[in-house]
Amino acid sequence: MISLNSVNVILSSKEILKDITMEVKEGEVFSILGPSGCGKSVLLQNIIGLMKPNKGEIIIDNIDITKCNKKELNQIRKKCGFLFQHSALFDSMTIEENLAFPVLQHTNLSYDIIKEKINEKLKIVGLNGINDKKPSELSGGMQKRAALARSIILEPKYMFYDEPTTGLDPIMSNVINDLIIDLNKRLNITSIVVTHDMKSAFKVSDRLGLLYNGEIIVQGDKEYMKKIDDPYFLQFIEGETNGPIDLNFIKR
Ligand SMILES: Nc1ncnc2c1ncn2[C@@H]1O[C@H](COP(=O)(O)OP(=O)(O)OP(=O)(O)O)[C@@H](O)[C@H]1O
Repeated sequence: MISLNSVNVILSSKEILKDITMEVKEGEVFSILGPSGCGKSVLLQNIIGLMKPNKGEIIIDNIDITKCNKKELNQIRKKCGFLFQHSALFDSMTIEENLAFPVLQHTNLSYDIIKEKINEKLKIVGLNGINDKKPSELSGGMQKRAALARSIILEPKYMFYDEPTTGLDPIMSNVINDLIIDLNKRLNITSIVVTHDMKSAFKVSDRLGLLYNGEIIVQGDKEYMKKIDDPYFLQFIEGETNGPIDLNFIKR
């Protein structure tokens, strides 16, 4: 389980995250939605321990990571997989070498076992047989799937996705969405997805939270969120407004 209790983050004297409280249950996919600049990346960086909040608790696997030292944080990170917007594969390495890299770094497994793992993960993302290709020989969508295979190579208990569908065409976005759902079901991975892609968020998530100006202004399960059938809500999500947003939809 991942839970945040009253998390506050101040950067350059500005309060970027305000009193964030949320909970992601075991095996659940939780999406954090919100327009550009609302604090999604800062929130994710705090959850994965790249930043420390000024106040509050961030509990992963029953451990408050805000109180962890580097070594303890590394132990928790071993249980986590990350797919970032620009999770670049190493260009000079083949796909197999890319996938082997984290396993060689973190385990003493024999190469036969590592190879088995690589082939298994490539199969999951529908890329079996591309072991010897270089990233430059793959399409953008295939690179994303290869990066996803690499991020699950150590069989994480938790997955963090930062804008997983950004820059992909609708068909490839759907492939990634289906993979997020499949991984969640097949491997029971507890996942957090940070995105401004509402369609994708509604497809992959069990629950969603809307971040606006550093605050989670509404959160709930998919059915509850779907009922917020309000033009302001859509404006908010799609970022189609420049002026202040009427947040009355939350109170209705
Ligand atoms: N290191 C930093 N120092 C000061 N301010 C920062 C820092 N990082 C982010 N911010 C500010 O925090 C706010 C939230 O930024 P953040 O990158 O989290 O937004 P976002 O929701 O991820 O946006 P986008 O979808 O465009 O990536 C912005 O106003 C940004 O300028």
